[in-house]
Amino acid sequence: MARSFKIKVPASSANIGPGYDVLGVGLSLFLELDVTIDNAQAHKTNDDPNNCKLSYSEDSEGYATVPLQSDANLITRTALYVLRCNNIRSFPSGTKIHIHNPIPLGRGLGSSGAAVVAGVMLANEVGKLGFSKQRMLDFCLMIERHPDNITAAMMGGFCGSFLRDLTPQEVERREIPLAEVLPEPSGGENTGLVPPLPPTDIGRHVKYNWNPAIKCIAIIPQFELSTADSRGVLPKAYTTQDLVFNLQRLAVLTAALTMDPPDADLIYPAMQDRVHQPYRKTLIPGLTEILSSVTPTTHPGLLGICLSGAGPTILALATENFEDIAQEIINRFQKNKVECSWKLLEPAYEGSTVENYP
Ligand SMILES: Nc1ncnc2c1ncn2[C@@H]1O[C@H](COP(=O)(O)OP(=O)(O)O)[C@@H](O)[C@H]1O
Ligand SMILES: N[C@@H](CCOP(=O)(O)O)C(=O)O
Repeated sequence: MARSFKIKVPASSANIGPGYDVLGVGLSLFLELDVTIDNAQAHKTNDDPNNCKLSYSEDSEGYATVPLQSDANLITRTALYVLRCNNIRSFPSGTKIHIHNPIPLGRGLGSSGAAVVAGVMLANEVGKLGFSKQRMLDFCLMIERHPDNITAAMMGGFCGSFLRDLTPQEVERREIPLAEVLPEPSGGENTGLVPPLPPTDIGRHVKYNWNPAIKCIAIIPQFELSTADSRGVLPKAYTTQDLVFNLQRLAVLTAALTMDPPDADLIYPAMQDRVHQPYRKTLIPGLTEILSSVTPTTHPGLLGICLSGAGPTILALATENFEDIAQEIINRFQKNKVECSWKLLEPAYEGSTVENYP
């Protein structure tokens, strides 16, 4: 019998100022997978080595560039990794997946985190694996090895997360190179080996409250910055002064974003950062000046501003005056010859979901 279901995974903004690799908020912009499994249609999926026919809607981000072969596409490659860890070599025959992706790629809005979460959820459904979200996080964290986007995308809302200390044996299982976790695209060497199951509870998290009056303005430059490149410019060590600067703000910010009414005099300084933004300015034209171009005094309604994830998107938190705030930042980017679009978003409280169709 044929089966159809939809997987929805939110975009996310990670770091939120001082919370590098710790904080993340799921955002109301959803990667959607419409999945059908129909054995009677198996002949239509035969040209893929893993029984899976992939397509993207024409208005999807990355429509022209994302690979459609199941062992090359990040979503299905992730799903194949999870299936193979569980002794299932490929998708059920007759699997078709139609994807709608409004999350811009390589902009700091968690497109890869959403793709990885979607892939793990896809495997959980097609392989009937019955994993909890907490266990699915372990598989996600074998691929995207910082927990902030993944946790917000999977669990939803405003999350704080950390990676627990692993035993030496667990470290061995977790630190295997990515190339050995994700299956090689065909043409590459496919060893047929079963990858090791990830250690359990790698990632731990809490969900904070969020004052619903606080909206998220994303100002999105029209150039891509890969997260890997943006992590590459960060130093290996920090001064105590800079670490304490961030820790103090992190502790205050998580509570400040729950207060009603929100206090811009508290949130704005609590969103300052000395761990990642000062180094990433080399990759984002005008970043330092752009981040200081709007303040609660120049733009009432603004609460705080920071780089979203690894950038180049800017996240501004505000209760009103959204268009003016966005326009000011767009103008500043334009002076640096960077065009932008912007979106008004809010937290996606629910996180990723699966909806079965009758
Ligand atoms: N929906 C998707 N389908 C396929 N691949 C995706 C999708 N979303 C993201 N990716 C992959 O992830 C890459 C972007 O990841 P990354 O550099 O971490 O940026 P981001 O900040 O958007 O997560 C894309 O270039 C693409 O290879
Ligand atoms: N903490 C990470 C977050 C990366 O987020 P993305 O949305 O850019 O993938 C980092 O800052 O590197």
